[in-house]
Amino acid sequence: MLKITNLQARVEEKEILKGINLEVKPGEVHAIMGPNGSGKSTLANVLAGREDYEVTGGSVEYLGQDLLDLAAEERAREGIFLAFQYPVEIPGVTTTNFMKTALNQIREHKGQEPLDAVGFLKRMKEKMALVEIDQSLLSRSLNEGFSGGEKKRNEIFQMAMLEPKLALLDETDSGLDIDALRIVANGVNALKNKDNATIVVTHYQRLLDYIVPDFVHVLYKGRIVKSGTKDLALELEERGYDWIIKDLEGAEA
Ligand SMILES: Nc1ncnc2c1ncn2[C@@H]1O[C@H](COP(=O)(O)OP(=O)(O)OP(=O)(O)O)[C@@H](O)[C@H]1O
Repeated sequence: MLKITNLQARVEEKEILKGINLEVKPGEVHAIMGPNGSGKSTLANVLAGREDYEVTGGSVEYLGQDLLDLAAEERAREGIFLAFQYPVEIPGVTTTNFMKTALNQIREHKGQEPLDAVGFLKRMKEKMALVEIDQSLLSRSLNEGFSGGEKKRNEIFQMAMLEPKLALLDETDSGLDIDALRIVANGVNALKNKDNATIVVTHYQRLLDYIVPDFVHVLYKGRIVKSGTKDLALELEERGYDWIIKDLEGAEA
């Protein structure tokens, strides 16, 4: 589904990604962990095609296409979804209208008819139930005045509505209370199937108790320096990152 080879990227003249290699197959969940500032959000943003980031080397193949050739909106239409670390507020646009437009654009791209009002409402209701989100939030301007947790839950609601092939969740767990964490994770798990994949950026192993990853990768200074299974996340929780950094520096020396 996704093959990242030696990906390098910079922002504002600063090299951040220094050669990322990662392969994601359909049905898999990958967790990306790592110290602050190591490039996790940058990786998610580069994959989603955000303009502030300049790719300076490497390649990304997504479902047989050159992902780096596609504009951000084309990537979204091709099934890539990024749940932001800091969801943006869009005054004057309700979540409902935003969803209607986004969903119908994707359907049009697939050659499908737009959903009629009944079909749209049915889907809204089904997905609202999945992430236990209140109707009143969806008729307010997108994210405007939402609490941190409400914004994150709304991100997962949008994801549920759009049913992406590749979901990138950037610290979706930060700012969530215990119940919201479980609900959000249940939402992600309910959407999982053999044809889609998820990349979860997180600092905390507790999210991975709910969304169980097939692989865990540690990003450090713009490179994946260690990969393992869920057990690696447990080890990181216990030991931190120092031992990995020391091993790495030892090997380099
Ligand atoms: N627009 C920008 N201008 C300048 N530097 C930036 C910009 N965006 C990111 N950076 C820098 O790039 C580095 C990587 O940032 P990134 O947000 O990808 O890290 P992260 O691993 O997600 O960190 P965290 O765990 O703290 O969220 C940081 O040093 C950050 O300051």
